[in-house]
Amino acid sequence: MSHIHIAAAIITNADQKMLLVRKKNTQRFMQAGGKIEAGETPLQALLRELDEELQIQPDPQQIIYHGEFHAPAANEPNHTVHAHIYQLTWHNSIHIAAEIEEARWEDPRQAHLLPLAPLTEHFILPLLM
Ligand SMILES: Nc1nc2c([nH]c(=O)n2[C@@H]2O[C@H](COP(=O)(O)OP(=O)(O)OP(=O)(O)O)[C@@H](O)[C@H]2O)c(=O)[nH]1
Repeated sequence: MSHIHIAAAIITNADQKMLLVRKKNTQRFMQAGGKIEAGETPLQALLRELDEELQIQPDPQQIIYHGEFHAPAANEPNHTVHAHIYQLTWHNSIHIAAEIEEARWEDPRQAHLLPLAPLTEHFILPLLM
């Protein structure tokens, strides 16, 4: 079993909705974020990915760290994702990059109706209930 190390974010807006993204050519919705590159801290990786994927630059001082969670990877068979999970609120607009097929603000109580990455289904949604 191989491991994928990522940093990802629970992003909520003023309506208490959470941002879920679906990447190009994939089915499941998940948290914005991505792989931690060599030499990066998890927080640096998160800030880079949020800038790349959503063109947002949140204040690091306003970002909460929840810890590291492990789950089956959504898109890579026989891989486990090791995810550093952060949380922030974002009240401004987002501009999704080409690698994101769809981004939606979703009520956490309704999110289970979507096809979700295991990490989001089993760890993120319970954090928000
Ligand atoms: N970003 C993100 N990835 C997740 C989550 N849950 C989960 O299983 N993953 C898995 O982790 C993988 C991370 O790959 P990625 O494609 O987001 O990473 P990246 O932006 O650095 O892309 P890259 O492939 O160009 O290096 C996803 O393909 C997916 O299978 C999640 O909530 N957020």
